[in-house]
Amino acid sequence: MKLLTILLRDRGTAVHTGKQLREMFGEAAKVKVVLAGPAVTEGSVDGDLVVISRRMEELIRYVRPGTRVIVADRAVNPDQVRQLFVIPANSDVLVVNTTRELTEEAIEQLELYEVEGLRYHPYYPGIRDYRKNCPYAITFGEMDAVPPGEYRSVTDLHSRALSMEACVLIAKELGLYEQLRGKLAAGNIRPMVRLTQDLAKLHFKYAHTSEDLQKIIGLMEDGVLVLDQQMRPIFINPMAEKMMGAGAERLSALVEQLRAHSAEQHFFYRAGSDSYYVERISSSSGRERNTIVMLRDVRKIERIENSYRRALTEKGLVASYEFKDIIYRSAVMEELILTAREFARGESTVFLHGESGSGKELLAQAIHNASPRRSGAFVAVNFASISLSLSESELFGYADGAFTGARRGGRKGLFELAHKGTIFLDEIGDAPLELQKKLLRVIQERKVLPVGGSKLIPVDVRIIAASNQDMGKLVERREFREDLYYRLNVLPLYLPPLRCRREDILPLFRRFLEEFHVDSRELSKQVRSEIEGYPWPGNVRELRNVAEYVSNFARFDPNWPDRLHSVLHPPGHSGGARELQEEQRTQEPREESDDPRTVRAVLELLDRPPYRFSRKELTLELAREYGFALSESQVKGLVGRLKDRGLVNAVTGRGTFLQTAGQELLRRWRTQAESF
Ligand SMILES: Nc1ncnc2c1ncn2[C@@H]1O[C@H](COP(=O)(O)OP(=O)(O)OP(=O)(O)O)[C@@H](O)[C@H]1O
Repeated sequence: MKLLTILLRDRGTAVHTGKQLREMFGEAAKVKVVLAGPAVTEGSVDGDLVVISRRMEELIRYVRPGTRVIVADRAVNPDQVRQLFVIPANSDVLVVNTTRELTEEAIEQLELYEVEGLRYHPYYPGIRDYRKNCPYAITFGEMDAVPPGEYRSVTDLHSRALSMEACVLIAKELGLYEQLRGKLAAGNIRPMVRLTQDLAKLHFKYAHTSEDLQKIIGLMEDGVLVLDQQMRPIFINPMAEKMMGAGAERLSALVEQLRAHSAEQHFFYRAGSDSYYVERISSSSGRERNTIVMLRDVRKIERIENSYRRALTEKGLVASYEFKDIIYRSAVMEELILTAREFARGESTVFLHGESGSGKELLAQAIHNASPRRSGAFVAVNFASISLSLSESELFGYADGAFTGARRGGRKGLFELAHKGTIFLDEIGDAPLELQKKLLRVIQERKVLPVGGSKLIPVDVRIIAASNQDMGKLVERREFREDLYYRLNVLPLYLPPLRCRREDILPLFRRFLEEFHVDSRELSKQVRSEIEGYPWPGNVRELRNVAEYVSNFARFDPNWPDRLHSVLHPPGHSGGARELQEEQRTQEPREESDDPRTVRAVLELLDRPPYRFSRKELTLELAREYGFALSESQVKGLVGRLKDRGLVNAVTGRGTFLQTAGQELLRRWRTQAESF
């Protein structure tokens, strides 16, 4: 048996070439691989034939003199060449190998394949200057040698094998050509057959896909056009044909518009009485830069939008108020609305501060409707009324099987329902601490984790928060997380109470009377001073309620102004107009039934830790601290009246706590250093 020796320097190539030669000559010759290096003595390598790779001719010094030697070419493995086809035409490709010779040889061979428009640039360790920022790199089993860079892909074509010509030459030299001719020929064409087979399969698949695609595009209700680089149509689907009509005018007008709007991806195009929304997509595959144009009938978009809005309305997820619905005449409101309109354009979180009934939700809706998210949902969540045990699942939804009785398939939470829209977190100051932690995470990550679920769901929502409490105080008392407050209070807006913008009272009252079908043009002086003088502790909501109440008899009772007076000043209940004037003058409330000292004692008590008192605790503390012996039911009555005046709030099960107006009154009392 003949001995075929292959002499190499590189281990990877040695393994690879040894395998190739054994497959080819294994039965006819013994294949021996020798790795040149310090362990091999010069002039010692022998065999019936010694094979040395091209560009490694200097290894000949290891061969015993007199031995037959051939220098063989290497070639890129034809099976691997197909990997080059996925690199886009006209790309710069870094070709990486371990030495300059190997790299240059590889480039020579790659060029022989004539893969369309690829530009090869050499790289090997130690090269002084090389082409940086190549988007693609190719290597031959030397991934470690690829220099760092931002490549779109790095292709490993593995070690190059001996070329078929080299194999034929070896066979001839060993006198085995006749014996191995068939095998050699097959080896030569096998990769080509494989490549052709793969291409045929691909073509078959593509033909099917393309047929399916054509069918889909044909059935599409949008117009689709493909234009070549010269803006000539090369494809037009039936809907686009219909939209463009019989003549060529519409099409050429569209092309003109595409040229005029060359920098825009979307624009509107009018053709007769029809309007289209045009979307341009540039296709950069292949050498041609075609333009794909999608045409959508504007009426259809409107129809879809309307039905979407209808669906949202049915679910109650729509904001009905706009800025134009906000009634005001005061300069302070004018300024506030201007700022709010500015805020509406952005994406940052807005925080609305203001007493109960001052119009926070109305303003939140107006902001949403003036924002780019106006076609999305507006979801309002009231933290004062959301039940504590359910709040997490209401907000974040729950996963399928999260708990017994959970609906199959789970349920979306309010955050998810607000996706692409706005979520209004009303009375956020009432959110329990545990929930605040979760809210903070959602706000930071913009992802929700449904109860019982393991997958975070991304949500794209704008947040508007609101509170009628003094948030600074809540933070100070550690009832509200500071980090969450800062995350929410990005764009703050302060809605003044109605009593601080008296110019707004009359226009609002007129509007509400109109709403309840009462002619409001001729309001007597008595009525005007009555409503303008009242402190409106319940703000606009209270004003609206009074207007509704009055409307029930105003149409047939000419004496309704008297009734108005008695509704604003019920017997045994104070806080009315005259009292208010008095109060403003003395800066101290006059309650007919409530001793101001008791009122102040209650307010003082509520301004200390724990800041929330049950009725029982209030009764005890009033007696202990101030010596007021009141019964629990008397305290209940007192708290109720203070609540009506907007000084405190009392929530069943959560106790009584101060409102901004109460804090304000206390502050005034304290600055006057008035003893009582
Ligand atoms: N400037 C205004 N113009 C017209 N209507 C108003 C105005 N301000 C408030 N309203 C009306 O007053 C009522 C109360 O307003 P809204 O619910 O927005 O108050 P709020 O501050 O959110 O109250 P709460 O803190 O109790 O939730 C609503 O019917 C609202 O439409």
